[in-house]
Amino acid sequence: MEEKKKYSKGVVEEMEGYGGDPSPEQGQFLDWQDRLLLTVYPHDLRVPKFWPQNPQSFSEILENYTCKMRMVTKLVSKSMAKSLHLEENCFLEQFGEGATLQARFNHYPCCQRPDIVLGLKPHSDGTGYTIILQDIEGLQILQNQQWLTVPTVPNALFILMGDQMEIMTNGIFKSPVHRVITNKEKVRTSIAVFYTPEKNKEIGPQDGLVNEERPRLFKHVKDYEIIHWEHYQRGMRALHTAQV
Ligand SMILES: O=C(O)CCC(=O)C(=O)O
Ligand SMILES: [Fe+2]
Repeated sequence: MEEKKKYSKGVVEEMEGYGGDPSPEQGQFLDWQDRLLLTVYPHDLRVPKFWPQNPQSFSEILENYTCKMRMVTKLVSKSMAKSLHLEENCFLEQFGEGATLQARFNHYPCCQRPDIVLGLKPHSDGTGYTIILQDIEGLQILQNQQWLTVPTVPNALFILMGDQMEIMTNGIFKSPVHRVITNKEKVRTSIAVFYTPEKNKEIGPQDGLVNEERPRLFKHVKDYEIIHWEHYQRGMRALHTAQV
């Protein structure tokens, strides 16, 4: 506990560091989880005081993981563009060279009342997309008013679309509402890496995806994750703020 405290976020509104998400509004439930959030890329946006010194290998392993995640974002962004018959670099260009990667380490302790307590409340991500590594099941996606459990596949990454990818694809790729349920017997750990367009960079529906059959659904937006965060704290979605 003493070790964890060293990396605690300061004020409630602060995102980075160790501690729970804020729950400032009345009627909002606390999530049954502990988390550490760190900006890992670009390097000049890192806040070293939040990086744990113990275990010693932590920084080196995270550095390695960051390099791998950068490779994954290049591959995934190009593959998505190709799947939509677009020029392969078009999404990478929208994200920008300085697109950020933030790693969120989620720890969900056992919970005696999984019937009434959630590990993470329903939300969509404000990212471009999120790359998730999970040890046991617990993550659920809402589809047609039903919660579907994301299966665990050993060593597999799960790519979850965020609101900004829904905007860039003009609504073709959906950013799903998801949540994490709790478990009586098993502790759960996940690492979610948030891939978000460069600060101050405008993004919007890709040219080739707006036409007569598919009218423009979204405006151009900048730093969308800020408005997303304000809504998230109140248990609300922010995507409507980007609609035309
Ligand atoms: O723990 C998970 O699998 C998902 C975490 C998540 O949705 C998030 O950190 O935004
Ligand atoms: Fe999420």
